[in-house]
Amino acid sequence: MADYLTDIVAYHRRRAALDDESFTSLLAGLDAIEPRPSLRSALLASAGLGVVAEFKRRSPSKGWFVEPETDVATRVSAYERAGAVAVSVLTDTPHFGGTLADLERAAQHVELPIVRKDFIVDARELLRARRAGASAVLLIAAALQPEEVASLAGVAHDVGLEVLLEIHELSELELAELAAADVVGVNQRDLTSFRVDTDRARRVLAALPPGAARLAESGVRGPDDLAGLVGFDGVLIGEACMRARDPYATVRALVERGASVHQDLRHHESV
Ligand SMILES: O=C(O)c1ccccc1NCC(=O)[C@H](O)[C@H](O)COP(=O)(O)O
Repeated sequence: MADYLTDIVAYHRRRAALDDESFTSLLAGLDAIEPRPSLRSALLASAGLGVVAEFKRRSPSKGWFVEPETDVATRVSAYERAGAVAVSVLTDTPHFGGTLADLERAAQHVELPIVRKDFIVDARELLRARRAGASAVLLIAAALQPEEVASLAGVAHDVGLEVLLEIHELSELELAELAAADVVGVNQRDLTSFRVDTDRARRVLAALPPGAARLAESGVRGPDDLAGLVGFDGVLIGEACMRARDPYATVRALVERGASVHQDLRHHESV
């Protein structure tokens, strides 16, 4: 029996095979579009553990978090006002209830860097991401062959996108160099079983490459979960932001705790 990730990636490969728009036509005029602010710089400049707040209407593991017609603009604007350093937008429709139009609308309403979070297996999706207003695209190590990581990352960089390379295991870290990743994300959710291991990010932190920004992903339910992620530049939070009745207050509390966990560490180091 196939696992969840294999099923989702197979869907995206089938979709790419049916896509009849050419790379060349999507490339036309792209260099005239102003690049968005950098995700890597925003993470590295953040005073503490920067919060990347996510817009995902549903997930395959948990079902719907909000009504299917929930507007992206209001929510990401609240994330920005609350001090998030970047926004992540899920653009997969069948599994996450998102669209590329959501990302485009988010880009029209916030100044923050925006990550296109999807299961990208085809270079044309990179061009669409850039056109829609993404700063960075997610490449998932477990979903791609090493040569695909290298070639997709090469195209992304050529068109002015940053690469967020997502890993789960230390064995996938060599792909970060291959991709010249701008940000390395450690996803604490096993995408084959959906199980979250809240120690996973901490275990691999010391081995992450020094040049890339370091992002912990998944499984953060609230401010108290941030203490275990000290040492990362940022944390990507989806469900907790989406379930929030008051997204501003929820993200604000996460941002404040994200800043103070680093202050706590500096205090401990100085005594
Ligand atoms: O969210 C899921 O259930 C999921 C299932 C399979 C593949 C990917 C999945 N999510 C994408 C993400 O990586 C998360 O949305 C992101 O890291 C935030 O996670 P969380 O804060 O736990 O919602």
